[in-house]
Amino acid sequence: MITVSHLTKDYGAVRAVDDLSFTVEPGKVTGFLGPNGAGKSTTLRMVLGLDRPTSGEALVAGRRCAGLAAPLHVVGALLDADAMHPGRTGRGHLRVAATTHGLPRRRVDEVLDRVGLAAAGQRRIKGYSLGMRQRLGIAAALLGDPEVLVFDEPVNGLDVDGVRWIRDLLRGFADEGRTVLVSSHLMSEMQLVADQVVVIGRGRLVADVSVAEMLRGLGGARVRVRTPDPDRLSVALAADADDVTRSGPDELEVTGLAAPAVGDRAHALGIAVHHLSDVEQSLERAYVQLTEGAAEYAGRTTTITATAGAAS
Ligand SMILES: Nc1ncnc2c1ncn2[C@@H]1O[C@H](COP(=O)(O)OP(=O)(O)OP(=O)(O)O)[C@@H](O)[C@H]1O
Repeated sequence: MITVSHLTKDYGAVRAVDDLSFTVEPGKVTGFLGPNGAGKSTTLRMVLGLDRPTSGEALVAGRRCAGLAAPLHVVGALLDADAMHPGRTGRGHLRVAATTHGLPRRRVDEVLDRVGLAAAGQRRIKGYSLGMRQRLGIAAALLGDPEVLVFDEPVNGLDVDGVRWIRDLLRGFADEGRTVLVSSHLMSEMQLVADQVVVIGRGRLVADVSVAEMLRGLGGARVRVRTPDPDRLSVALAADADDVTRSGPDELEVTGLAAPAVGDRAHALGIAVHHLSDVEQSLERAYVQLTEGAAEYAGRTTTITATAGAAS
């Protein structure tokens, strides 16, 4: 469990994190989302005890990480896969951390094996691909077998196989009952892997909701329809739909009416339909809606968190 309470960080006149409170539960993958500069990395650094809060606190498994003698037993983190000594071998890199934590050498081999680097452990890190460095970073996070894992943008720059591997790994950690917090810009990826999302904007909490709840917040069914007579169809649908918008010269997007209802309505009026499909509800769209709201309600974030089902 991670508990963030009224966490605030000022860099001079810049408030990077502003009275932020949320908890991250075990047994789930929690996505940590926010636009560039929202304060994600600063928050993660404070959670890990690498940066000191101006006020408030962050606890991992009930403890502050700063000053822990053997932090790898409490929390494992992947922050920057490039912050490794390129001249060392993968195994050598892990041995340094294992030694300072009093861990046996066999633990190094266990984690190398878990991340699929057993065969590459003797090679120097400068010869590793980005994907291999990410794997090594994750192996380092796992060394102390911690209950809590924190990953900052773990799929950045990875190919399709690497992304899928990370996804399965994160799910596996959550299924083992660990607490998994993972920051990402990739909404589509978060939709596939996260159970819960914590969204921040300008250092403040925007939402703390389950992915399912966030998608439900988008409202009812959404349908795309193409017709040579969008004006007439738009008028015909407007009475019953929640929203009808023009998404192209001959295209409408309709919210709140299912595809059969849209098709039937067009048929009844003799309006030709050239295409009719469901629009998949995406976390990305829910996120845009939510963060647009955050800008609109800047300074009133408690209103948004309350409607999103979270207390701030
Ligand atoms: N060491 C620092 N000194 C001064 N300002 C900083 C420092 N670190 C972060 N900031 C500022 O704090 C704010 C939050 O930055 P942070 O890196 O935490 O955001 P982020 O959400 O992780 O962004 P990104 O997705 O771009 O990594 C930004 O305005 C940034 O410029």
